[in-house]
This record gives sequence, structure tokens and C-alpha cells, in this order.
Amino acid sequence: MSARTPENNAPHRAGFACFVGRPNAGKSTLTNALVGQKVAITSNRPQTTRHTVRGIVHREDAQLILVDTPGLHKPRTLLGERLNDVVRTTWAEVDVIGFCLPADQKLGPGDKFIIKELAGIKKTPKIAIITKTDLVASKTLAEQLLAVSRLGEELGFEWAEIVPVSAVKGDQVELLADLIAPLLPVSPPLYPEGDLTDEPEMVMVAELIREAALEGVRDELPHSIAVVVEEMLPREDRPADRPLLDIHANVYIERPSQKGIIIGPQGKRLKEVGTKSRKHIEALLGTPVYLDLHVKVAKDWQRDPKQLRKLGF
Ligand SMILES: Nc1nc2c(ncn2[C@@H]2O[C@H](COP(=O)(O)OP(=O)(O)OP(=O)(O)O)[C@@H](O)[C@H]2O)c(=O)[nH]1
Repeated sequence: MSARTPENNAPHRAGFACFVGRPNAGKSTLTNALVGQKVAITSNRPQTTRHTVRGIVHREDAQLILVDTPGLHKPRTLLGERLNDVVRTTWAEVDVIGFCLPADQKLGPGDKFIIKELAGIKKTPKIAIITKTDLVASKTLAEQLLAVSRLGEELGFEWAEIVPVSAVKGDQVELLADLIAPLLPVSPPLYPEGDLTDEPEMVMVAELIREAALEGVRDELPHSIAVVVEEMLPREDRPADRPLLDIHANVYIERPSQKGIIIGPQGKRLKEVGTKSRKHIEALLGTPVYLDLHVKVAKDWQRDPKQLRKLGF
């Protein structure tokens, strides 16, 4: 395959970019908007992105592989420490780092903590992305642009670009890809066209179930939920034009007392979780799915290295 695009003879580029920023900054939504399909997990609850999900943007001139990391935060548990390690490892490996700052939130200590860490990664170009621009007036946006530019200066580095975007409205999302592309190394595509992610399907399915399970539950619960897909098998004896994929998954919680919250009265909540996540899974895999969900207690799994490994951390 040639590493040049036909029209302008510019070399083809390919590489990795990751979005960083405080929880809820809009990183997953932006990844999805760039890729054009739901691959990253979005939620209005902080720190729901556990796995490094990659979205792949295929363009004529470049291939952008987006690595979505969990938020960097003060570790309270073994899981927290592992998450921070994952973040730092990712940062050191990518070609471009996009720092996401929501337009509707003041630049706070959390952002400064992250930007300070970024300043230490000298070689990698850093783009400041002001997200959720649809939520603010242009004056607020202008102030935010200025604030982030000044903070870079204070910390002794210059942003390669500063871009305002709205992933929800699709404003400037294409422009962001245009700006990232030239910062990637000259390279032929690294993934076959059509691949949107290389995350194993079972992990993505587990994330979709976890996302549905998190919706509307009490604040202390999110960190206590883990989902493991035990089995994904095509149902036998189905006509070729009516396939069915059987998926068996376990939803793990930490304490027996949390069971009721997840399952709900007469199993109503769990049923809703199943219905909702099944729709997303079917859209992702492009096949009808029978989803079998079980709730299990794995006592204090966040503090137990053995259990963490079993649950995929
Ligand atoms: N209005 C508006 N809301 C947005 C936009 N982008 C994201 N959001 C919302 O902001 C919330 C957080 O978005 P996510 O994409 O999950 O944020 P994240 O940074 O990936 O969050 P973590 O996974 O917790 O680190 C969700 O409720 C999104 O719908 C945007 O462009 N406009």
C-alpha cells in the first residue's frame, strides 16, 4: 500500500492520540463524534471509562487512533492506583495529547494538576480542546481560551493548537481531526479500513452493560460495579438469515446489600439494564443478541489484587 494520498501527494500519516482531562470533560463523547460511532463509553457520571478504548478515524490523508483513558485522580484504592498508572503509560506512548477542558467549567485545581503533569512530557505535541462549547456564550468561551493559553505559558510550554469544539453539535469536530492529522508521524495506515476499534468485543460488551447498570444508581455505587462477559456464542440450529448471539455476563458488586439496588423490585431494574445494554450491543455487533445477566457479590474486589485480575484490571 502506498503511503501517499492520490490528490496532493502529501505523505499519509498514522498515529495515536489520547484525550485527557478531568472526569466528565467530554473525552468519550468527543471520541465517538470523531469516529462517528458509539465505541467509547459515555455517561454523565465521572470516571466510568475503565478500559483504554480505541476509536479509529480513517481519513484519506491520515489514520487517527484514539486512545481514551480514564481520568487521573487521587488514588484511594488499589484500583485507583492502577488507573493512574494506565493513564501515565498511555501519555508517554502517544503522538498527540488532547487536553479537554469543558467550556462551562472554570479552570480548576484538577485541570492544573493534569496540565502540570502534561508539561513534563516535553516531546509530545499538546492540543488544548475546549469542549461543550454549545453550553456557553461566546464571551465565556473567549475567556476560557485565554485562560488555557495563559496557563500553558505559565508552565513554560506552548499548546500546538487551541480548539473549541462541541461533540454533541458536531461543531469543529472535523477541524480537530484536521489539526491532529499533521502532528502524526508519516506512516501507512496501521489498521485495516473499517476497523473502528481493536478493543476485544467481549470487553466492549462488558462496558456497555456496566454503563447501563450505572444509570440512575446511588453515588457510592459506580466504583463497586464490574462486569465480566463469560461467554459469547452463536445459538446453534438457527437459520442462516436469523442468527442469534447468546451472551452470558456477570455483574459484580462488592456487598450483598448492593444487590437490591442493582436488581430492583421484582428484578425490574436488572431487566431494564438488560434491555438497554442489549440494544447497544446489537448495534455494535450488528446481530440480534440474547443477553443473560447475573448479579454476583465479589467481596471488596477493589482491594483484592487476585479479584482485580479476574475482573480484567
Ligand atoms: N452539551 C454538551 N454536553 C456534552 C458534550 N460532550 C459531552 N457532553 C456531556 O458531558 C458528560 C460527560 O461526557 P463524557 O464524554 O462521558 O466525559 P468523559 O470525559 O469521557 O468522562 P469520564 O469517562 O468520566 O472521564 C455527558 O453527560 C455528555 O453527554 C458537548 O459537546 N456538549
